[in-house]
Amino acid sequence: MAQVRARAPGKIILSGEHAVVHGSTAIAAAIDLHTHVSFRLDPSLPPGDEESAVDLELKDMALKFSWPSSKLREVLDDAVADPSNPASCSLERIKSISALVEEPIIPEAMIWLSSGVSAFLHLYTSIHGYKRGKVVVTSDLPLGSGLGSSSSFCVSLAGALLSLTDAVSFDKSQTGWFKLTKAELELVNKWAFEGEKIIHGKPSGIDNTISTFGSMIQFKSGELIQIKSSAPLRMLITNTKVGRNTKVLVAGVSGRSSRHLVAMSSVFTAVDCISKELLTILESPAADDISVTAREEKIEELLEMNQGLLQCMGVSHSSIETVLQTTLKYKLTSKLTGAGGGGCVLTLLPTCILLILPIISFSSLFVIGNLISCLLFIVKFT
Ligand SMILES: Nc1ncnc2c1ncn2[C@@H]1O[C@H](COP(=O)(O)OP(=O)(O)O)[C@@H](O)[C@H]1O
Ligand SMILES: C[C@@](O)(CCOP(=O)(O)O)CC(=O)O
Ligand SMILES: [Mg+2]
Repeated sequence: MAQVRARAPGKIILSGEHAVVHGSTAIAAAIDLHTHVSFRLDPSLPPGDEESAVDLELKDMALKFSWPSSKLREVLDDAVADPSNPASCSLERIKSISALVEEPIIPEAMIWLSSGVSAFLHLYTSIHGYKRGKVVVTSDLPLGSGLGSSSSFCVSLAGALLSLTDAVSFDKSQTGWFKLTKAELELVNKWAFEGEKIIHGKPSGIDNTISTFGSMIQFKSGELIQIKSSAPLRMLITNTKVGRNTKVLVAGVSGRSSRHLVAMSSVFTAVDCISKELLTILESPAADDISVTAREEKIEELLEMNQGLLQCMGVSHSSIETVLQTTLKYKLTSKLTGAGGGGCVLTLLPTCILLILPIISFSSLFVIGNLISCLLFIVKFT
């Protein structure tokens, strides 16, 4: 029997969400909230054995699933598991997996979880076949809120599953945390992308990439470049707690884009320019307090412009607008992050306000928090 634990972070998108699906540049940063996966593999029982099963426990939701290996073999066929070859889930296979997911009966109120459970079954059976094993998942992230819970779920899952195969080479008898090599991380990222496709429909790949490689990245057409901000940026993340689904929102933007091809491609080009300008500002050093303020004002303006274009794409929401208006009263600039339609909003906390924050702003932020019944926390990244 072998056991591993893996974790992968959530993210914020500073600029370029949605447009990145259509080839524009986007900028994302990892945040210190993770999905945690523990995986125990027990191949001692032959996969055809009555006792053999694949178990999944979603601890936060108090949900447990168990699929007998014989049932998986019957429904999904005898396809050979191949960890080193990230396989897309065919239409036929996704139909079979959906039938398996319906059977353990996810409570109606949690039916939105079914795409995550389907992604689990695809990754597990493609990497380990029908070997007996148990996966337990917990997450610090709010699910379906724009902070990339789906990608951190897929990345931590792919990382844990691959760690107990020959595709990942560290000494499995050792204890403690291991870092995967670049090639191994790339393999994790490719598998996670296959999982994201099941959850998102048409992901750009930015979320699984930032969750796999961490730090801050520029991302365009599947290519990432690691970036380093020359000075820290502090963001307030407000969760409107309005639920939404990334797949539906991404499809909505694609629909609008096919109806208004020329207008929408101009919107995507404008977002590309905003991300590139933001990148230049993030990387250019600020020499003194005046240039710090000037830098932050430019960033604020770009965030505001990006938010306007996201409204144009049809992915804002009245709850997001409430946060925008509320923070504006305190001269703070906000934009949605992730797919929008509710979910989380970013607010830049300029250095000058941070100096007086202990005196006046904590009470103000508390008011904002209560006003829209939200979860607030501050992230700092460089
Ligand atoms: N811990 C988890 N366990 C099971 N499924 C998860 C988990 N985290 C995310 N998911 C899947 O991802 C979906 C949310 O993804 P999405 O709509 O992309 O929002 P976001 O990625 O911004 O949180 C959930 O509905 C679920 O299917
Ligand atoms: C809207 C999008 O740009 C980001 C979605 O992020 P999230 O699932 O809302 O955390 C989609 C994508 O890039 O795949
Ligand atoms: Mg997602």
